[in-house]
Amino acid sequence: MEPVISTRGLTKDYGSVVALADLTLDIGPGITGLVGANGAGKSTLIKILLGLVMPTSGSSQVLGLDVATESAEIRGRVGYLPEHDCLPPDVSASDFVVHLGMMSGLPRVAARERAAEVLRHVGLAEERYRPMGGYSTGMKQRAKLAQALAHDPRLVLLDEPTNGLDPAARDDMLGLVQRVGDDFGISVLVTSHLLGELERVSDHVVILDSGRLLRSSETREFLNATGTLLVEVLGQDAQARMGQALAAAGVPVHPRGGLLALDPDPDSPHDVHDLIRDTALDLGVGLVRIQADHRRIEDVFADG
Ligand SMILES: Nc1ncnc2c1ncn2[C@@H]1O[C@H](COP(=O)(O)OP(=O)(O)OP(=O)(O)O)[C@@H](O)[C@H]1O
Repeated sequence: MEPVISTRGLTKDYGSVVALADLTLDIGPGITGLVGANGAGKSTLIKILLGLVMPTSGSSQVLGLDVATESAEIRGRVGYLPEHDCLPPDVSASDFVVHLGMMSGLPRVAARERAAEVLRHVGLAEERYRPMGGYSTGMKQRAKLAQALAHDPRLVLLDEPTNGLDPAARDDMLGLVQRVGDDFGISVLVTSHLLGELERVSDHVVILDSGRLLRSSETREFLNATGTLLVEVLGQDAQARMGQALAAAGVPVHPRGGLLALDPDPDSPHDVHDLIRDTALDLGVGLVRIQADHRRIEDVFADG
């Protein structure tokens, strides 16, 4: 599949600081998470791809266009959510998104329709006529996402869209990012310094470390099954009674949050799924789910 982003030997020095070091990378369609600690070079890469910052050396292409010579065309086809606050406080989200749509070449009526659609998509339909200065951080991030979508781009570059959000708002934003990719069919490059939060939404993960490529792989390649089963049960004392019964049947089991984590002997001739079901039935306990435990990306890195 043709890459939506490719870089070859991309290097950026700011004086003695090396922000990107000989970065060669291909990113395909879909949702890609770009992860790295603060200062790893994520924002620098995005700004180079948009033609806003010149690289010291190396080359890059976006949607098959050359960043060095076709950056205006690229900006016409790519949406950008900048990391820092960029919203004029006295302007409503509606006026802002309509204005950006028109600047990208949409006629006024089409820009209005598009603005209403994207603001509804990000959950700002009700508040869209209010000045953005009075918005919460979550609403501001959603307005920034809406403006990135104003001109119907093929690719969006989202620089830390969850920055400054509480856990619930973070979840909402990640859900929106996923819908941009899955429902709108727009390719997404989304950055975060939190590895764990991107595994949920991204098909592919790229990890930068001090401007260098540490790893680029399919998200599922990071997530290895452990053999542990997680069981959720319903009812009073159900977890404790279920745990005792399974332990008595010889299955190593311990509570993990609201779940029971089982480590069945892989060589056992008995099917542990049958045992779980039969035990729940005997105890009159409601069985909500049995699922394989997947290691999280962060665990893989914690292991070194
Ligand atoms: N305009 C600039 N002048 C000098 N140094 C810069 C400039 N912009 C970035 N840097 C430096 O380049 C390195 C990479 O910065 P960059 O902003 O790309 O990283 P990042 O991964 O996006 O981190 P963050 O999430 O903190 O923004 C950092 O050491 C940063 O201090």
